[in-house]
This record gives sequence, C-alpha cells and structure tokens, in this order.
Amino acid sequence: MLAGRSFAAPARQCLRTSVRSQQIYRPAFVSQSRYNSQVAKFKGQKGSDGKYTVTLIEGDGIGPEIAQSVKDIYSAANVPIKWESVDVTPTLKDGKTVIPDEAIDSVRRNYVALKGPLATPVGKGHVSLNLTLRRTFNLFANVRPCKSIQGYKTPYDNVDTVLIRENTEGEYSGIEHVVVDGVVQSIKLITREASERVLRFAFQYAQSVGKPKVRVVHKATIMKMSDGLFLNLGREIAKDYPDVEFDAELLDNACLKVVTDPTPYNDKVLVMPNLYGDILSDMCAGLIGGLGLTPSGNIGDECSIFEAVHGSAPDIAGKGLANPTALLLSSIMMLQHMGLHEHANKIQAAIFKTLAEGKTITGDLGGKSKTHEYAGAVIKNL
Ligand SMILES: NC(=O)C1=CN([C@@H]2O[C@H](COP(=O)(O)OP(=O)(O)OC[C@H]3O[C@@H](n4cnc5c(N)ncnc54)[C@H](O)[C@@H]3O)[C@@H](O)[C@H]2O)C=CC1
Ligand SMILES: O=C(O)CCC(=O)C(=O)O
Ligand SMILES: [Mg+2]
Repeated sequence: MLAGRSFAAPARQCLRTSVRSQQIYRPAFVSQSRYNSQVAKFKGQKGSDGKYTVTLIEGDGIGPEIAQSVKDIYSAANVPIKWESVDVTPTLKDGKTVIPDEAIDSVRRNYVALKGPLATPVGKGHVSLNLTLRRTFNLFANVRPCKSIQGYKTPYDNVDTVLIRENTEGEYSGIEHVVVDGVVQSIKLITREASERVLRFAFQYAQSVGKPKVRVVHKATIMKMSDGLFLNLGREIAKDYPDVEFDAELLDNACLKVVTDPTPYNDKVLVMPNLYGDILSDMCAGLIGGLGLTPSGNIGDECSIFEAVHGSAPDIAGKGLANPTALLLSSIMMLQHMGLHEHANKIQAAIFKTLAEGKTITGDLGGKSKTHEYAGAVIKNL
C-alpha cells in the first residue's frame, strides 16, 4: 500500500504492481537524494500548528472557482495545509514585465505551490506568466499523466499515458524578432544541459512508476540539429538505465497512433521537447474526457508548482461551470510530492467515486452540476 511509503525505497522496489497502480498522479524525482532533501525541507516547514504553508496562485478565468473547490475539499478533509494566496499580476520593473517579488518569495519560501491557469494575451502584451514561473524556478520537467476515469465512458476505457515535457526551452521560449518587414524569425533553442536533465528525469520516473519503456517523441528528420541533439542524448542516456527499454517516434506518427489506439502507449513514458509536449498533452486529455480531468506537475530541484493542463477557459469563466477535477488531481500530485500520502489517497478516492457515480458531475462530462455542487459531492464521499 502506498500510504506512508517513502520515496527512499530503492527504485526496483517501486516496480511492484500494488504500488504502481496507485502512483499515477505522483511525480518522481531524478534522484533519491533530491527527494530526501525536498522532503526534509517540507518537514522543516511544518508550523507549530502542525500545518504546512503552500503558495496558492488562484489564476485567471475559471481559476478562482476551481481553487475554491480545492480549498473547500481540503478543509473538509482536514489536510494540514495553510494556503498562502499570492497575486502574480505582472508589474513593470526596469522596463520589463515581472512577477511581483512577494509571489516569487512565497514560492521560494514554501518550496511548493498550487497554481490555477494564467491567461496569456495573443500578440502584443505580457509574456506568458506560466513560462516565466517555470523559468524563474527552473522547473525543468513537466509531468502530465492522463488516465481513464472509471465509470466515464469514452471511446477508450484503458488510457494510461504519461508525458514528460521539457519545460524551459524550445520554441516555447518565444525568442523572436523581425528580420525585415514581413519576415519574422523564431528561434528554437535546445541545449544539452536542459535536454539531459529532462531525459534523465524521464528514465527515473519510468523506474519509479513501473513503466518499462521510455520513448522520445521528436521531429529529428526535419530539425536535424535541435531535435537531433535531444534524440541522440536520449540514446546515450538510455545506456545508463539498462532496465528501461528505449525507443523513439516521430511526433506526427505519435499523434496518429495515440488517437487511433492509445493502449500501446500505456507501458511507456513519453519524453519530448517543450512545444510537442504542450500539444500532445491536450490531445491525450481529449482521449479521457477533456481538459477538465488532466493534472500536471512542474518539477524543479528547489521548488515545484502543480497546475492543471488546461487554461483559463474564458468561454465558461464566472458561470460555475468549470470542472475542478484537473486542479484537484494536480493537488493530489502535490500532496504525494510532499509525502502526505494518506490525505492524497483519501481525496483521490473521493474524486474517483464521485465521477464513477456520475450523478453530480459538471457539464464538460455531460452532467448538470455546478462546480461547487461537484465539490460538495466529493466532500460527501470523503
Ligand atoms: N497553464 C496555464 O495556465 C495555461 C494557460 N492557458 C491560457 O488560457 C487562455 C485560454 O486558452 P484556451 O485556448 O481557451 O484553452 P483552455 O484550456 O482555457 O480551454 C480550452 C477548452 O477547454 C475547456 N476547459 C478548460 N478547462 C476546463 C475545465 N476545468 N472545466 C471544463 N472545461 C474546461 C474550455 O471551456 C475550452 O472550451 C489563454 O490565454 C492561454 O494562454 C492555456 C493553457 C494552459
Ligand atoms: O502560458 C500559456 O499561455 C500557455 C501554457 C500552456 O498551454 C501549457 O503550459 O500547456
Ligand atoms: Mg497547453
């Protein structure tokens, strides 16, 4: 049983099926020593009231509505967490748009944050605050698990994919300039350092959740140097993990195959450059019922920020229609990351029970319930 189990268990021990089945929403660390040092930090953060302080960025659009569900459920479940809400509305500093120092300091102090979606304007306007946060804290791996929800019928009953997205560079850096009028250049920056870091993370993640294979998803046929570097490093690093099988697949083919039949992807951890992970993770969400269901964790050495895969959903914001499950499952990843397994398991079970009952579910899943009604049903099932 997972509850109370330490990450300090040897990697091979983690391959036991009983543990594996419960680890889906749990991120792993690149090394046991890193995990141990993070847990030690969390433990050191426990206040005299027995509670841990966690930074909460409620975010834009549906953010405050779904964050409220998390707060209500956590309070009902007596999770020993005090939320420290911070505002990340960007300000101008030395002519640059920056996230306020109070927010940055809060995440640094608490080591862990739960984040609602942050909207990015198209074209002119501030740079993505999501990316700014990932870069500020060097959150190098974005773990995006996607698992079928029992009782919620989709064309596939057995989706269990895990995608790990390089989180700090690639096209997503948005390094662009006008060459001459009518010609713009966008630079895809790929470095050995960031690629190696996320690739090693993927192998160790595969070991810790008991998936026997790592697959690099790439387009090295076209981007021979950038994706070529990522792919070749994958091949090299695979030699250090002989118990994990390694292969590679072109991105376009992966898109076709995963929507045709996702089952062959269940035994693999997919690892890829930033933009590909962004797109493929929304596609995987579509396989299990949509963006209302898929969580993620941005993992770094010093801090980690957990957030849903989805954005601010302006089309339904402020109407009480949002499904808070994705943010809730992100918070489950967060609790596992903090070693609060018992609370994680209890809330996760209540979420899945509520979804399986199918009586009090939100519109995106074909139900009629409001966000707070669904949260209320989860609380009843705790
Ligand atoms: N990590 C983040 O904070 C992200 C932020 N964004 C930002 O979000 C904004 C809106 O982007 P969109 O392209 O509209 O993508 P979106 O993910 O916000 O919404 C796409 C579709 O999914 C639905 N949806 C998303 N989350 C849902 C939920 N929890 N419950 C029910 N339905 C849900 C929306 O109603 C919409 O129809 C943009 O400004 C974008 O930059 C987008 C993706 C991730
Ligand atoms: O930062 C943004 O605006 C989009 C981020 C996004 O789509 C993602 O992280 O999946
Ligand atoms: Mg995205």
